[in-house]
Amino acid sequence: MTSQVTFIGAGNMASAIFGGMIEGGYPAAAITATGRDPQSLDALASRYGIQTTSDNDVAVEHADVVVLAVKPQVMREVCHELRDSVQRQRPLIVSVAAGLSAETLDNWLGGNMAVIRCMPNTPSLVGQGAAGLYANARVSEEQKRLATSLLETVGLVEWVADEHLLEAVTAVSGSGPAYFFLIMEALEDAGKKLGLPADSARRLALQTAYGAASMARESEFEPAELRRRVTSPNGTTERAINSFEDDGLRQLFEHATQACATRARELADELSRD
Ligand SMILES: NC(=O)C1=CN([C@@H]2O[C@H](COP(=O)(O)OP(=O)(O)OC[C@H]3O[C@@H](n4cnc5c(N)ncnc54)[C@H](O)[C@@H]3O)[C@@H](O)[C@H]2O)C=CC1
Ligand SMILES: O=C(O)[C@@H]1CCC=N1
Repeated sequence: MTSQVTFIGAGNMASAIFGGMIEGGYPAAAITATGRDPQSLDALASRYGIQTTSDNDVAVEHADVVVLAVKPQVMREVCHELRDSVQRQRPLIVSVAAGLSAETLDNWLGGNMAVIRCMPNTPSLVGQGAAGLYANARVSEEQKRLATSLLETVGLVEWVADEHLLEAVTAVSGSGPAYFFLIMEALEDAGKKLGLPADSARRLALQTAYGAASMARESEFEPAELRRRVTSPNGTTERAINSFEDDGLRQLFEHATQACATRARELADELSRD
């Protein structure tokens, strides 16, 4: 039987996930989403055919799975509001919020809940997401399979055994799309500086990013080998790669991902304080 899935919060991340689920064949009639802005809820209802309401309590009434997809800063208030209804209904809770631990969420929801923490990313909207998942001890194997099958409709699912590893998942894939968008912006700008027309520079940069990612995913060779195969001895790519290495590209990624993981920990500390 199709599980009833309710999204509390219908912003960027929630709509990327339910949009991707529906695109992948999940019945829209089994999806409900709540939010603060009635106009954008109406727009989502007519675009996707999902049910929408601004009443969180009503939305969880018949839910098998409740996806918490509000900003971390409003999560405590939302959990307190939902506490009575989730304690009655006992749905599987899936939180996509950065930082907030399963224990904190469980406490805010009144305790003894099956909680999965998920760190997804926005390419879910086009079925190309990458999500890290962690389950607390109350989550059954069947519930894990359910969460896996729901999220696999929008991309890759990786379970982690240690909750702290979600900080690393956030640093690699949760925030990761932004790094690749930044690289696309930078490559496009660099192409313009070299004289290409703006639209041409954008098309070339985007198609190159897409082509490289598709090739890396499909190839039997690892990215380092694919890179070597582009790099002719004493050729043009070698100059560019040497320039990146000399300018410390790898350290830049190390620093940025450490900063990201640190911020995930800080968020957890800030938000779980009473
Ligand atoms: N945007 C991203 O790339 C990613 C976001 N996340 C997580 O997803 C969560 C949501 O982020 P976004 O979608 O980017 O934010 P957003 O601001 O786009 O969406 C938040 C949604 O929550 C709704 N909302 C606010 N207060 C509410 C309440 N009391 N009851 C019901 N709905 C309420 C808003 O109307 C809006 O629909 C965050 O916790 C974030 O950490 C996780 C991974 C990636
Ligand atoms: O920037 C953020 O805090 C959220 C979590 C991961 C991606 N976006």
